[in-house]
Amino acid sequence: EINMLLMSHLEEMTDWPEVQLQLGQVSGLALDSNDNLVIFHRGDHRWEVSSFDNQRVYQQRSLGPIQQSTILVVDPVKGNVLRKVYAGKGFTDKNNDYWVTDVALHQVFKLGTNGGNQPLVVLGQAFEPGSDRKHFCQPTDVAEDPLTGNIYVSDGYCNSRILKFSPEGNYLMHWGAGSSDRRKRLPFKIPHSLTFLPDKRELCVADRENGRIQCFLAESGEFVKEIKKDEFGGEVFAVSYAPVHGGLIYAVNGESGYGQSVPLKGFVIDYSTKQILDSFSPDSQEFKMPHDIVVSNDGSVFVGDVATDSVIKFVSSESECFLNLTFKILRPSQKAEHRSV
Ligand SMILES: O=C(N[C@@H](O)C(=O)O)c1ccccc1
Repeated sequence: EINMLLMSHLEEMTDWPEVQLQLGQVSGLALDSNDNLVIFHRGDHRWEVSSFDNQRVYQQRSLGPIQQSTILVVDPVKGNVLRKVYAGKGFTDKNNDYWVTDVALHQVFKLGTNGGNQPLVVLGQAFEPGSDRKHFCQPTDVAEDPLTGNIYVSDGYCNSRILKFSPEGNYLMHWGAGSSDRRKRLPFKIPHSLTFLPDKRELCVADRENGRIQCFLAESGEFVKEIKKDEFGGEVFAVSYAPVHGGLIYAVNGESGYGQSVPLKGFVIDYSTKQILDSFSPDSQEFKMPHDIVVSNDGSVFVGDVATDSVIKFVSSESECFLNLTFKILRPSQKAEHRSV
């Protein structure tokens, strides 16, 4: 019996982008409804240890808002800039509005693409960290349920919870720290990245400092499963989902505060079996702090690295075949009945 695990392998597309992108710290990636790549970066602002005081209050207000356009819409094939918009890590919803997080403001915005400087929805209070229903503490990501339009916020670098809001931004519920339901008071340590699984009606979270991915029912916040691998080395920075082949989870790991314990890589994981099907890293440079990952409909994978101010594209090489041969070795006793003596 031969189980052949035919797996292609992701390789860096070294000549992408064809034109150098002017990027600051790349904090987030998304794909819009035309499968264009959306890059969220910080322009000339850099998040360093001195950017916040011990109460997580932003210390660089004197710098003012980022003046560069912080949202670039980029052609995924060549990498040329199609449009410039502006703000943190986030994603685009089906109408190509942009939901973004801003760690300095402790806020989450829905920005319309159809111009207008006023956000369509604002969550959180400007420059005020907090942990009630109206405050975040350095929110890290947002995700949308495409069916209901409900919004999920991972909160945050200095909170440990996931909040759920209506499309208009009304608080619905939250789980993790401070949840009213003891069973949902899960100990996240920097819920850092979200991805919605539309075919499974689940939300998966990169629980960064716990080095694990946890998935929950979108409706109730009920825990479904955890994916934790030695290969992650204790840190998972970002997670993304592709509803193909029964569901594939893409993730990038990261360095712990104590240095690098394992190689920094991207991973392709079978959602159902939790098996790592492929792992990948760039050839032309090292990952330093891979911070977000997205998968386009054609299977191309983009990783944004916040420490090298870069976005790296990976495409599937010709199918390498990882033969996973399992020959059944029948022991002599099992052959006895056939052996002619
Ligand atoms: O993790 C950090 N940052 C990244 O996630 C990011 O830049 O989004 C960070 C933490 C403490 C101080 C400075 C940076």
